[in-house]
Amino acid sequence: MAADMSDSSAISIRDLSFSYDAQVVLEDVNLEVLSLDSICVVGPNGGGKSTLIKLIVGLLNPDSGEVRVFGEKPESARLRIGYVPQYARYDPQFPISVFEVVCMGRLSDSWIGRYTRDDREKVMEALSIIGLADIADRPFSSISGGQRQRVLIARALASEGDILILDEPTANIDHESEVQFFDLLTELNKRMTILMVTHEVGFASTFFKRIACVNKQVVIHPTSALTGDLIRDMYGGDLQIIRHDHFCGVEGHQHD
Ligand SMILES: Nc1ncnc2c1ncn2[C@@H]1O[C@H](COP(=O)(O)OP(=O)(O)OP(=O)(O)O)[C@@H](O)[C@H]1O
Repeated sequence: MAADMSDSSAISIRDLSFSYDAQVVLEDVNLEVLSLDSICVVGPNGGGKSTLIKLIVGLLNPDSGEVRVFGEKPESARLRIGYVPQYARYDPQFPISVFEVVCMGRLSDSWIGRYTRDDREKVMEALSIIGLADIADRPFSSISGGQRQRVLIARALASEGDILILDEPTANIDHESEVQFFDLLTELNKRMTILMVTHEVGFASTFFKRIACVNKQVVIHPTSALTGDLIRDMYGGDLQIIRHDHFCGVEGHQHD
């Protein structure tokens, strides 16, 4: 489905709260993400970033409040979201090729057990975009950590979603691969809304328009509006410094 390129809402979260058993992880969360926005999601360990992402993709349900993705419940909008989880659950010994991993992005509710020619074309297209078409037949277990990460992004691309959500995708890749990775994200952001969890705000903020700070609550800022000191004060010392050398949107930050 093609993305609506106007200022339409891609993700809308209203008065959301979520607990694991008795532990309140997110409370009174409100978040509005517009189509073609790019947001980095930061915050201390255990602050609720991955939980927030799982609520957006419909893997968890809120205790109260609501999540809407293009105006629909997350489970109805699942095919519009490409999701790269924090840990890819692949047994390294499992004999699966790069091509087959990306094919999983074509699974849908109507999948009947084999891939169509269209599926295969979309898979090769996604692998070409991330520059790994030439290793399509290699076993997934035999490629590097950075290549695996890109293959998982190709899987998300093959699903042809309008939103790309990545949970700490650069944790295992070197700086050079990270530069290439952000070039790729810049290209994808022309047609996809991007949300990415990261602990490396310094370099990342050159790409993202806005930053969402998650620590039980969610506060959103233009990336240019924060200083490293402020981040450290609010969220502890586990974040790197944000750069201030590019223009961001008009939404100001909303702390007391
Ligand atoms: N399945 C679960 N059952 C119970 N508690 C959980 C579960 N998953 C996460 N938690 C707890 O919820 C809190 C938020 O976890 P979450 O993974 O969302 O944080 P995070 O901000 O992504 O952390 P990190 O930066 O360490 O990845 C933590 O205290 C965590 O221990």
